[in-house]
Amino acid sequence: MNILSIGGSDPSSGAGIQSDIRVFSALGVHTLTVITAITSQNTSKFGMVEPVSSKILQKQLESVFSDFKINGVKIGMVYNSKIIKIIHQQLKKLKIPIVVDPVIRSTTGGSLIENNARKDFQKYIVPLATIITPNKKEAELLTKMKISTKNTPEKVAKEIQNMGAKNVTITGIEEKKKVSDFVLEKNSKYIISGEKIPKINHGSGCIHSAAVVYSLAKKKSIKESLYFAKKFTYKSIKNAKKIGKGIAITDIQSKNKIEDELSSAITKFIKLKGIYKNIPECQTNFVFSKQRPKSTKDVLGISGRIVKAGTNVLVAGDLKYGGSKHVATALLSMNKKYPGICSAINLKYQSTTLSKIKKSKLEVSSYDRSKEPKHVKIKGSTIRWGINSAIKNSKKIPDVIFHKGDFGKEPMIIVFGKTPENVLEKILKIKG
Ligand SMILES: Cc1ncc(COP(=O)(O)OP(=O)(O)O)c(N)n1
Ligand SMILES: Cc1nc(C(=O)O)sc1CCOP(=O)(O)O
Repeated sequence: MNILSIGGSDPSSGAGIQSDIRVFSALGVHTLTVITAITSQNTSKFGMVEPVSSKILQKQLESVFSDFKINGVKIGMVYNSKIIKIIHQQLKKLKIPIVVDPVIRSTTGGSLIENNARKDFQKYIVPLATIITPNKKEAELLTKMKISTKNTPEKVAKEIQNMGAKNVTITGIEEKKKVSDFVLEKNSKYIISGEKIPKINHGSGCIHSAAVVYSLAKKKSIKESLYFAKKFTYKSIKNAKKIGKGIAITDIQSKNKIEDELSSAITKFIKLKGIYKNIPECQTNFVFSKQRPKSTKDVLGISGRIVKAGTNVLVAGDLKYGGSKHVATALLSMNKKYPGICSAINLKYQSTTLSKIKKSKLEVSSYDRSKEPKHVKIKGSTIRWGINSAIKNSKKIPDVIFHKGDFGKEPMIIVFGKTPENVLEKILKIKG
């Protein structure tokens, strides 16, 4: 599937074309781009805008339309009347979903459209919209109406619909603890309510409109698409990261976030100085589960474990769901009791490590394999029984659980954490 994003370049990648590429890539869709303007902006301030020439705009549009099947279009920053008219000309006959995000001012105060182009925006861009997605401020600027008890969101949305947009959503209408989006479809109106996150961020409007066009291109209804976009945007605001010196940038959860996080932690783990001393005879697995895992198939692990070769430590396989049995089983028992714990690793049991654990502020618990009931042994559920016993022996969430082995069974330490990175932090306190 290909989605075309028409808009401005934002060097911080928080908004504009770069943000759309992040969203569509995370959703597994190819992004085509037509750049209307180059901006200089970051998380603190907005600098200047240089709109592209009519010629290169036209050429970009021709390049994508002559080559690709396009499943949906998102229009963001369009800056001036020349740009607006060229886009209108090229898109007016299209029969695919078009989402218009009427960006007027950035959160950092920059002007994203020339004042004298606003009329042409209404005349040429708004009527292209399958749905237009202004936030409250943008809806007010577009209609010159202040949303109030007299000028209700419905009245303002109707005004925008009268400009030619087929459907309208006005996002970010704040109530006490909620943020609502008002929706006006052709024959219906409704409100989508969501939790308010007290976080100023860069790029949430762009993410919302991109998620809407993605869902419409997947042939979902307007309502389904808006619910999807609301959830997607909520998560990206919740995960917003303060990367620069100013406001936080929304963070898109990639479909492969679990793989990315585990893989990055494994790479760091095997490079830790002297870590070979912590690899047991049976080798090591490092796992990370999906939310609410039901079986080891929901737990990502290394199919061939992390192995010791002299003083080197190597990853001897690929990351696979179901790639770990023992460590994944331990994690499942822990996660059942403490759902926030989604990652674990097994390390060699040695007295030096144990004394470091005891000196650290980590919560440690243990179980005695020799006390394992016969019926547990027969059923082969030793690890589940052991972890549950250790959990019962501990008043707090254990960071570390160990056992001292049994006849023919190697003693073991398992370190647990919320994420692989969290597990790594704990390993740093006890390794060597
Ligand atoms: C190039 C460019 N396009 C759009 C915007 C506006 O992005 P938005 O997500 O509406 O939010 P903020 O800028 O207000 O964070 C932009 N800034 N730059
Ligand atoms: C063989 C073995 N036993 C362990 C225990 O904790 O008892 S940890 C371990 C190594 C890792 O195994 P996997 O790849 O199945 O997770």
